[in-house]
Amino acid sequence: MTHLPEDQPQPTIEAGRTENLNVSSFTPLITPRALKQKYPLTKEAEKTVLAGRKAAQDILHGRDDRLLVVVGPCSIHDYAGALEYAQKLAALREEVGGRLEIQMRVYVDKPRTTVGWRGYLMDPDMTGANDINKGLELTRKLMLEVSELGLPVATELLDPFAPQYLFDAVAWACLGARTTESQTHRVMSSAVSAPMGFKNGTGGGIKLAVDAIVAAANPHAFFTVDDDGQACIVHTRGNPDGHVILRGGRNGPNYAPQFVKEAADLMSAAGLTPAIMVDCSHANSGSDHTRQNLVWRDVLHQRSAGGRAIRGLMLESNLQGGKQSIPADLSSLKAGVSVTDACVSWEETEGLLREAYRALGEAEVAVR
Ligand SMILES: O=C[C@H](O)[C@H](O)COP(=O)(O)O
Ligand SMILES: C=C(OP(=O)(O)O)C(=O)O
Repeated sequence: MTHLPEDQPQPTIEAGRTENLNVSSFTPLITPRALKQKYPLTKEAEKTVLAGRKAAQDILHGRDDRLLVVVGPCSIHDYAGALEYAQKLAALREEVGGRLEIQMRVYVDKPRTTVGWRGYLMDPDMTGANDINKGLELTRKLMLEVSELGLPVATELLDPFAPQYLFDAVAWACLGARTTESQTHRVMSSAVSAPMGFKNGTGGGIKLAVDAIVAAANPHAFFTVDDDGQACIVHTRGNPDGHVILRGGRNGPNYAPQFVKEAADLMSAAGLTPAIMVDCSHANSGSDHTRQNLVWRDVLHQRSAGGRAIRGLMLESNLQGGKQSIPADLSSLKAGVSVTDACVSWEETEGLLREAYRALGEAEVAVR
C-alpha cells in the first residue's frame, strides 16, 4: 500500500461504504411462483402457446410453407387499447391463417438508445414511478388474455429475470438490435422454450446475429432465480429454433435480395437452415411508418419470386397510425397511438395482411 505524505489530504474510507454507493433503494419483488399462482396459465392460453411455438418452429425449419408474421404495437402502454387491438388481430388471424401464421407483438420491455420510457413492464403508469410489481401483474394478465383469444404472444427478451415470470405465456421471442451481441442475452436465449429471432446489430452487422443463434443453440450455465426467487445456477440445453431478423442498420435498409442472401449464406456456413424474418420498421423504414408498406411489398415479391429463406415478416402496427410523445398530463394521451416508434394504423395493417394472403396465393398458383 502506498502512503500519502502526512501533510496531504488522506482518502476517507467509511466502514461499509464500498458498495451501493449509487443505489437509492431496494424494493421487494413478487416471486415468479406467486405471480403465476395469481395468474395461472389457463388451458386455452397453454393451447395457444404450444400451437404458436409449433407453427413458428415448423415454418422456420421448412416444414410449413406459411409466412410467420409478427405484428403489433412497437410497445404496449395501454391495457384496454392492447386488448382491442388483439381482438381485431385474432379475427384476422383466423381469416388469413391458411397462408400466414400471425403472432402479436406484446413488447413490454423497451431497449433505449440512451434514456426514455422503458415500457409497460418497467413503468406501467408512465410516471417514472417504475412500479415493476404492477408491470409484471398487468403484463402477465395481458399475455394470458391475448393467448386466450387464440392469438400467440411474441415479445422481446430484455430484462434477465423477466422470463421467469412471463415466458410460459410466450410463443415467440427475440433479441433486439442492442442486445444480440450480449453474452448475457445469448446464454439466456439458450434456456428459452420458444423459437427466437435475433436482430442484426444497430450498425447493420448480420454476422453477429448468426453468431448469437449459434451461441444460443448451445448449452450454457448462468445465474438466475428459480420460481421461489432463490438464487440459482441454471444449466441449459440450448435453443435450436433461432433465426435472423433483418432490421436495417446505420448504413440504411437491409431487406434487398443481396442482404437476404448474405444472411442465408452466413446461416448455411454456420450449419444452420437459412431462416430470415424481415422487420419492415426500424432502419428498414428509416423509422418512417409510411414506408413500412414498401418494405412489406418488396419482401413479399422476393418471397413469391422464390426467396425461400424468407420465412417471416415483422410490422409495427397500432390502432392508429403514427406516434406521440408521452405528455406530462397523461389525460391528453391520444388513444391507440404509439408512444415509442411510429406504427401503421389498423386499417393499413388489415390491408397489408390481406394483400400478403392474396400474393402468397397467387405465388402458389404460379408454381403449380
Ligand atoms: O423499437 C423501439 C425503438 O426503436 C428502440 O426501443 C430504441 O428507441 P430509442 O432510440 O427511441 O431509444
Ligand atoms: C426495439 C426494437 O427493435 P430493434 O431492436 O430492431 O431496434 C423493437 O422491435 O421493438
